[in-house]
Amino acid sequence: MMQPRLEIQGLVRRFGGREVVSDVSLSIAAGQVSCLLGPSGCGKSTTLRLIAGVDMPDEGVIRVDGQPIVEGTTRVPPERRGIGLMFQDFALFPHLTVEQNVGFGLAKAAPDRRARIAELLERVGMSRHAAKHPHELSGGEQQRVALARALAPRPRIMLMDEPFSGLDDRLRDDIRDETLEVLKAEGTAVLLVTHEPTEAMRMADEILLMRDGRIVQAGAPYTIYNNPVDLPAAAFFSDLNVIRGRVQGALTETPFGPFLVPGVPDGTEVDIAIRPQHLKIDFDRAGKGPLSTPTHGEAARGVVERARFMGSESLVEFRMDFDGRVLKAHVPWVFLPKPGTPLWLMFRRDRCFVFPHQPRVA
Ligand SMILES: Nc1ncnc2c1ncn2[C@@H]1O[C@H](COP(=O)(O)OP(=O)(O)OP(=O)(O)O)[C@@H](O)[C@H]1O
Repeated sequence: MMQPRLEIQGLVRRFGGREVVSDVSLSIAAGQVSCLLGPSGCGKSTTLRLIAGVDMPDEGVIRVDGQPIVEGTTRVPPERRGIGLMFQDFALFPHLTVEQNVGFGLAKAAPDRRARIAELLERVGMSRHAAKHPHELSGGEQQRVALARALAPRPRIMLMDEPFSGLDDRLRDDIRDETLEVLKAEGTAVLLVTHEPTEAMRMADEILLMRDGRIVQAGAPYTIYNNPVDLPAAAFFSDLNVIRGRVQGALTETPFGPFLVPGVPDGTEVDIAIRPQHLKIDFDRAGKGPLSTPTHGEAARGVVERARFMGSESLVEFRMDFDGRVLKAHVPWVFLPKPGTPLWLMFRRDRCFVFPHQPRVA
């Protein structure tokens, strides 16, 4: 296996006795983008600051290309870590031109200085703005310059903290994709912090899901989305429909028929969770629903409470006959049944997640 560019083991940071970063370990290869994803306050920015060297961990090891930058008494100062930073308040130097901003981190006498600046301006599509000042640029253009500036000294690692949150939605998608292209072309190892699942899914080769200072799950976006480690991990990515049941003889009886839950002791309460797009809707036939099938189990009846068109999909909310609770279904494109319409819901057994019930983590 190739040596990781960035490797972290057992990182701990405490503030006033409270552990804000708990035993965080990760590794990122050159050219790989990893996203630290988690709710506000879970310790993402603190982790980034420890790697950047603007804060010191209480425990743990940080290595870059196998060389310790934090280990035992070793503390390599921030400017010698080979790490580029791009934060939300990236502020370009207002009195410098675009070109001068990009060249800021490069030695004046470096022989390839001009070529490097030109190369990066080209790469981020800003060559024709080289002589302008930041106030003459749009937010997106400023962002491109900030990226070029951060990449100019060829950092081995790039740390990005919510770098796109100042941009409006449409622009953000474009800038994200462009940024990704540039970072891949440069072969930098990237650790990006975000609290937005869509941003992580769009950018990351690997998502590191963080909660209460810990990485609770790491994996490719597909894996994290489709094999969440627990209910909060599943709920972080979309609305969830949750049905509670109690296991008896490896089965849980529900209004949608029995669910197989092998290996779970009798009497255990389980949460069966299903994402809204995996609910299947069928019509009411004189008070009867569709026949049960092995893949979808039994149908349960609900009454449409409201339906809304969301653009690429419709969101339909049902009040279920069995317990009066609301379940949410996403249907591709347009499906807008009138409130009060009785319909039947089923869901695919292989698309739902079953977890032992736990009182919600605060
Ligand atoms: N210097 C500090 N002194 C005391 N507590 C701190 C300090 N820095 C951060 N914290 C606390 O550590 C916790 C984690 O903060 P951190 O900024 O890392 O979270 P985050 O996941 O990046 O959140 P956000 O997305 O809101 O920036 C918070 O509860 C914060 O109040």
